[in-house]
Amino acid sequence: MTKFKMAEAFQKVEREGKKAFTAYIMAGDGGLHRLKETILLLEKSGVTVIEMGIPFSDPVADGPVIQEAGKRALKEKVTLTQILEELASFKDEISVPIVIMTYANPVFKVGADHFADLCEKAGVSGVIIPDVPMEEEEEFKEPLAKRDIAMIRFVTLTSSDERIAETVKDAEGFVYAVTVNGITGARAGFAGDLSAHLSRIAEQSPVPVLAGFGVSSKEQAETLGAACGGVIVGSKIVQLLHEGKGSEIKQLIP
Ligand SMILES: O=P(O)(O)OC[C@@H](O)[C@@H](O)c1c[nH]c2ccccc12
Repeated sequence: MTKFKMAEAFQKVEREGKKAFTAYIMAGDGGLHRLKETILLLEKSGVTVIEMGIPFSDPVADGPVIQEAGKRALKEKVTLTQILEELASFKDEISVPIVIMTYANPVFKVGADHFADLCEKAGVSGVIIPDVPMEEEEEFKEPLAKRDIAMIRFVTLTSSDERIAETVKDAEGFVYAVTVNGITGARAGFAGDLSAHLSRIAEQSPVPVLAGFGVSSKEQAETLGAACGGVIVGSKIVQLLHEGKGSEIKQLIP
């Protein structure tokens, strides 16, 4: 599918006067056999991009809801390779772009080049590796770039202006703007100057800036999305899917 497919999806929402909505799921939660139906449900619900998490034993940035989902998925004994092979088996039946979110360790285990190969065969558009800072991204990025797969970068609330400028300069796919200090999971509210922070980043970025961490309602998605390219929702979606309430996901999309 490549990063161009993701760019097209962003252009489409823009043409429609809407904002991007990225849904995070934990692959293997509920069993790997459920992956396809979950992706199709999200596609039907109208999400722009799916961020697919790979279960990992030491998920440092994950909040409690995502951690629990990761534990459930690990119990199913699914591996990075199995997940990407499963995705490859039905990639022609889905049209929503997929971004893989994994930590550095599982990638090292299979090798960065082989990982990129598996991603290509699975039709993946982008990759997020939150424990790899920009300074160390090259060995992951190079094999992905050869296959037109984007390596997504983060900016945080504590990033300096210089850091933000450097991060967005040649950013690929989208920029992940972290909206809170800490781990993933629902929050009651955000800093008062968050929207200003997001628009400042969005003004400089050649690719959409998506706000994520703590977004769990349509209202929050609307408010934050108004300041940038859209939002990423994780814990709320993982929770709804786990509770068998996947049909409510469409109500989160502005
Ligand atoms: O769950 P939240 O608060 O809606 O945030 C999205 C987040 O879960 C998802 O993007 C994600 C899951 N694990 C991560 C690790 C690092 C960065 C981001 C993530």
